[in-house]
Amino acid sequence: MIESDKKYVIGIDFGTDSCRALIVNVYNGDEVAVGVSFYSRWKEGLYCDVRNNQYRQHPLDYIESMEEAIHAALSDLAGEEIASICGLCFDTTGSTPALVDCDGIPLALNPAFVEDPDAMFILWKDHTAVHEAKQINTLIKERHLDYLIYEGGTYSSEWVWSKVLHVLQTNPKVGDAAYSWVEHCDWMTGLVVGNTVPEKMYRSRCAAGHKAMWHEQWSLPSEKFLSELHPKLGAMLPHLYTKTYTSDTKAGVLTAEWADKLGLPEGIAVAVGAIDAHMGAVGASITPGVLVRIIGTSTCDILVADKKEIEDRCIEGICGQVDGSVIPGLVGFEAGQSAFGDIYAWFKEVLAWGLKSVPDGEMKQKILDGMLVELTREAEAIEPTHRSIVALDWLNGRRTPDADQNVTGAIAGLTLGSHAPEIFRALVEATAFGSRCIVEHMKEQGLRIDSVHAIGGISKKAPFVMQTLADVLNMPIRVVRSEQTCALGAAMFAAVAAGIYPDVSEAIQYMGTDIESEYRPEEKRHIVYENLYKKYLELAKLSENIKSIHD
Ligand SMILES: Nc1ncnc2c1ncn2[C@@H]1O[C@H](COP(=O)(O)OP(=O)(O)O)[C@@H](O)[C@H]1O
Ligand SMILES: O=C(CO)[C@H](O)[C@H](O)COP(=O)(O)O
Repeated sequence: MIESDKKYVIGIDFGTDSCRALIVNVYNGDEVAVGVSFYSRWKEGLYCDVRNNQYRQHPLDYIESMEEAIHAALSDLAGEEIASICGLCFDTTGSTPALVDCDGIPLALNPAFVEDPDAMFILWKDHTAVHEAKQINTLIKERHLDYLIYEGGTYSSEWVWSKVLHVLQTNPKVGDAAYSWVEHCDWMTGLVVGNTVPEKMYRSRCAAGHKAMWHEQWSLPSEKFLSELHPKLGAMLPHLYTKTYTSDTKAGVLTAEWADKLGLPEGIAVAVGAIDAHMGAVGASITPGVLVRIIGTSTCDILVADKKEIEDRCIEGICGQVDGSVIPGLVGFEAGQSAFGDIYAWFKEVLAWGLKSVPDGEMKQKILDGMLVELTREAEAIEPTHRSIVALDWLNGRRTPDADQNVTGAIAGLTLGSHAPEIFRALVEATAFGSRCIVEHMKEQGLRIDSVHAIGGISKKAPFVMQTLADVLNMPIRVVRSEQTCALGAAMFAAVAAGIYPDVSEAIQYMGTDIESEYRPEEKRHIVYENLYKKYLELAKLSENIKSIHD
């Protein structure tokens, strides 16, 4: 393609903590501007209850951060450059659903529910619906239904039906007011194209297939099944959807109202949204055989494969296989760890407890800010041996293999001589062992993994973690250059929706980023890790047994 004129698209990535808006040149993938905005209510810890695994986000946080991030990005562009923006696409975390009224408005935007966490978006990592996930799994098993064959065999408390059922069962006031539900990625798209009516809005194939048990053979689960779980759940079905859309579809155009609020040109194409990790994989130029790992607070592991290669196989123990969830025309697979960087953040919090009575000030902040860096510096100097401390990374449950949010983490091999950097090193190794479990599980299930690409915050800011991962996996890990790979993937889909490219594979060809660095495994360490990995698996077994004692 010859650059005849400047043309830009905008990818908007809603992560766990912040919204990022990335403006990209459609002809060469140059990332010309970026804006970031942290969710203000979330930052203050509002509507969350960490001890009970409750994580909620207010829709106003999303709207305000979107406006701020886009305006920040646009402030680096000249007027004629802004006028050359021709497409937009969202990616968000998922499953992050909210209950809505008949106009598709999240109930928390209704003055009656403005402070009710159950009326807000229920963040992917909220595990308040563990009981409801169990109910769903039990009913599917009892009725011998097929709903989970493309979902890895287990329905998770991180997914939409568990979360909606939980609110219906525990908060009748919100439940009675609910007409339907939306995923975050679909609501953002519907909002800016002026189509949030639950029955009419465009629903993402990616979110529906991986999180809502949607499959083209049966659409969503039946009204009979849903009603058995809760009458209101069945009553919602007619207000949901039967059709889903891949992100190369144009969901509509930017309305005058939102063009004005966001400072973007009216009428530009808006693509159907998707889950962040899946768009990140596209931004990392995923092809069959390349495992893209999005490594941040948690991990998502994404693969794609040709339909002919998969045929009618159902892969067990992962977070689903969905036709077109990543690249239209290919089958997308998702797996992951429910906590990764969050485990390091937890350890930092544990150590910082001793500072709680110290008044806030420059010195205290310096210690807190430097904690992970200092732990890393000392941990890096420790050589692992077969007698090292071994930890288990299930501090936020287990996503893959075989989702189970009731399992817990563990640390074994502590002595009076164990010090903080040694424990930190064991936690880093535990996250790497958890990753190895996933890679081995995917391979055992017949999925091809020829190489590993890494994106996400940790791949950039934690070389020690990345080296440990390469040593444990005994595979090179290539770090993708873009700082905003999820937003870049969304921008690629925006370019397709705007008609610049016929499909996303061609968009990847012109807009793709390259590899900035590679971590190669060290043979000597890998041998030690082989031994420690076996201990990790033993610890995992023990933890499963302890869980069954508690159950
Ligand atoms: N120096 C560090 N070493 C290891 N982990 C780090 C370091 N700095 C931050 N982290 C971890 O990175 C995670 C944030 O990752 P990031 O990709 O930026 O966020 P998100 O997953 O929300 O997109 C946090 O969980 C934090 O504990
Ligand atoms: O579960 C997910 C996808 O299925 C989440 O979207 C994802 O793990 C969010 O992670 P991050 O905080 O790194 O954006």
